[in-house]
Amino acid sequence: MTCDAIEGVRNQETKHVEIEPNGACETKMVRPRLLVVSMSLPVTAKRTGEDSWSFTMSPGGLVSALLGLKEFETKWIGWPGVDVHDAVGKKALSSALAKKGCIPVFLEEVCDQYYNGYCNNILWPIFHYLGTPPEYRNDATITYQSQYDAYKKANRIFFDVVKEHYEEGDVVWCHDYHVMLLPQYLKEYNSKMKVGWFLHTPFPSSEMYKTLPSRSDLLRSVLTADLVGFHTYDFARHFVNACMCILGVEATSEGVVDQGKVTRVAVFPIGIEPERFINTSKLSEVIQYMKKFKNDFGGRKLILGVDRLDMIKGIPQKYQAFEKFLGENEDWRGKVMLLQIAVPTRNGIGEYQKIKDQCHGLVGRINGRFGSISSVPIIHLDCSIDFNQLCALYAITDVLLVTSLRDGMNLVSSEFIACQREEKGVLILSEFAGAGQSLGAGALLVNPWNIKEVSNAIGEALHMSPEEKERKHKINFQYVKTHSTQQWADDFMNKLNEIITNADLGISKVPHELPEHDVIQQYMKSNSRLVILGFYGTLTHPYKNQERRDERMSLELHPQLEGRLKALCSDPKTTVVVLSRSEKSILDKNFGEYNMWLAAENGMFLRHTSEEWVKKIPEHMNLEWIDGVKNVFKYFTERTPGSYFEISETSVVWNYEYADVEFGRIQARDMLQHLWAGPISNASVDVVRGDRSVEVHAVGVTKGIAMDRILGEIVNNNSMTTPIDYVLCIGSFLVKDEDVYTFFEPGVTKKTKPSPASDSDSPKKVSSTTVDLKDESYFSVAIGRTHTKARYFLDSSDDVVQLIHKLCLYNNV
Ligand SMILES: O=P(O)(O)OC[C@H]1O[C@H](O[C@H]2O[C@H](CO)[C@@H](O)[C@H](O)[C@H]2O)[C@H](O)[C@@H](O)[C@@H]1O
Ligand SMILES: O=c1ccn([C@@H]2O[C@H](COP(=O)(O)OP(=O)(O)O)[C@@H](O)[C@H]2O)c(=O)[nH]1
Repeated sequence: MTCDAIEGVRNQETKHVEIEPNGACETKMVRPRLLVVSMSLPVTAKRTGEDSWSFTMSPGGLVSALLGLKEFETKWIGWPGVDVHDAVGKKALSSALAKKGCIPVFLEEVCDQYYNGYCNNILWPIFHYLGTPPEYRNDATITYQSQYDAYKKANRIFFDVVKEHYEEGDVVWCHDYHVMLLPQYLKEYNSKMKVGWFLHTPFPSSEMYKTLPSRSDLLRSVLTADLVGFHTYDFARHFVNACMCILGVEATSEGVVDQGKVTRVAVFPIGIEPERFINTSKLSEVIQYMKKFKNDFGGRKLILGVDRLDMIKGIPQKYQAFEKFLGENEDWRGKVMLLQIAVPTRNGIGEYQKIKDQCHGLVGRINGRFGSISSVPIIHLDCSIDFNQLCALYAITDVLLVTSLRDGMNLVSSEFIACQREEKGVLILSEFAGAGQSLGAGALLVNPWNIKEVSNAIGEALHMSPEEKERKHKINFQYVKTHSTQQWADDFMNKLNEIITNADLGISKVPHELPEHDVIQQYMKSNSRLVILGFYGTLTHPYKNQERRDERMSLELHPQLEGRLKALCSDPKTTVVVLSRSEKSILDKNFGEYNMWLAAENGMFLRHTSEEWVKKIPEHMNLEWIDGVKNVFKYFTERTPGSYFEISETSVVWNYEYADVEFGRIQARDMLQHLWAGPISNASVDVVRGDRSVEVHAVGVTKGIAMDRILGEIVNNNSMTTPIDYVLCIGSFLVKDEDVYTFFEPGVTKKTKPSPASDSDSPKKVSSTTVDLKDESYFSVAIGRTHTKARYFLDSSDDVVQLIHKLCLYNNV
């Protein structure tokens, strides 16, 4: 959750003073207007005349959840549940909806192919691990393509409506798998729009997701949003993993980095509006219902199920478990009943008809088997039910049975908990519902596929002592009360605002094109300069991707570098360090002849070229995992033509830039699974998935962390006699190494620690030489990326070599 963000963003609310009619001043907090975009509006429209409409509440958790957004000025954009073809009808519907804060999206002829087709027959089953339905296997290309075209068209229609109603400063919050292309359309139209995307369903493991033909387009679009949210960490992890495997982007602790652009990915478990349920269950009408239902049920214990009649809800599994329970517990027959509210949904899809028939068949069988003239064990209702009746049912329920095979969250569980009164019921909850992570502690968690386990859980719930029920209820009630829909929306919006504010602040500071004139001027003025250079992409041949040949060209030094770099290194006032993740022998081979410092393996080994290598590995570092990782890398290298791996004392890097990159990505994904399952499962390592590489290294091996040790060694070595008053740090570094750019910020005096004797064999002179760096003499430069912590950027190693040349030229070296 993102509670830490809340305070910061509350401060961003604008103060707005209003004069009341009586002259009193009131200060109000004005929040950005919120445009909620979802497939369905909270109400479904029904035409009652040429220009008149009536409305009923749309079913499903998304609607229930978003109705709880009270503290935002919200406009809701979505489909009204009907097709309207005439102008009179559209106008009348639009104005009736406007009074409810809703804006209709008319999907017309694309609706069926879009909603029943691509959304609910392709994305929905894939996202819920059901796979593509069989009918696509016969004429897959035609059906799939036309439905995807409809999806694109529908997303365009949503975009047009948002565009029409968007006002500067609005936040556009896109909901669910129906509008995955919308973030991209919005950002292409206006890159400053604040766009969030939240998925209410599970995001499947990349193994399942990758079966989707349009997998890359959808991911790329979602990544254009400023913030991407999920109900659980599992879903977020699967999403990040899919982005890494399919798009080859880099993952960080905050989200996904694509070409330097960071998309934040975070977890926001949705809640309900607890007060609505608590208060409703106290209403006299509801209490009347409770009495009536209890009477109707004739003193039998009540097991309740409330689900849309959807394959993912596991209703047949629920029936089978109940059948087993009755079969094995004769004494409970006639004393317990299962009431299933099976809310109709997506009737236009064949699979939904089938599940209905299947349920009816099972109910018939079980009722035939265990029913009597006076009662049947299962009441199955194909309808939705009135809210007050629903709350009454929740309140008198002994066991709520949730057997979802997969479920984004499952709000029914929370609603049940909120409605409990004196005698507490028991929640049996599928471990495959997102709610399992939040309410598991106060529930009996089950695997719905294990009929025996569910049947046993029913028995356990029915026999549970009042004290245990009370204890479990208390845990969950506390959670439900404090994790409301409003809280959920606040968290999401606050995080989104925080991201945008930080990005706005960032834009003014980073990165500018390198001011060459200043770099040279300050260089000439200074007396003790430190020049830190990366290797790959900084000093190597600037081949473009498409020019890559079958050999390791990027390992070649830039053709014009040699003389220029030698000149720079020969300047007595300049200390040059090449800081690379490469191992010692590669740096030796390329830079052994220069008068400079070499920091291999991200600073784990250091030497001045006139001296021997010094080991800078912290003593406690555990490196036992290396052999296991090496074996896995070897296996994949043999099976991925063109790939290679480099092994050093603290890291192993597998690189597939010269392999078929698509294949390389697939292999990288499998490789990571092998690694996590085996050699690194218990090791203290960082795994970095680069654009075309996988690197495993000991924790804490970043260039920024190494800088401290490097500086200490250089200073102790006495090669610098005066404080460093100029730093130029240029590299094409991974995101995790960008800490090196901030090492010398904000340009104040740094005192270096003498290196501990255990770090090296060479004797140490304890020196306290300092860095005395003015802000204008510090230049951190990223190559080829504009989203960076560096102050400046350069395009390629050509620019680096040119710059080195000019530094020497103007300085007469
Ligand atoms: O509008 P429908 O196509 O009939 O479907 C109803 C909704 O079903 C899905 O709900 C999900 O959202 C809930 C709240 O986050 C969550 O608890 C549940 O697990 C999900 O299944 C769907 O994601 C919505 O878009 C639909 O409106
Ligand atoms: O007749 C009914 C019974 C229930 N619900 C509501 O439908 C939602 C179901 O949400 P959940 O997250 O459990 O699953 P979803 O249907 O969204 O997959 C809950 O808020 C229920 O109160 C409904 O709209 N009509």
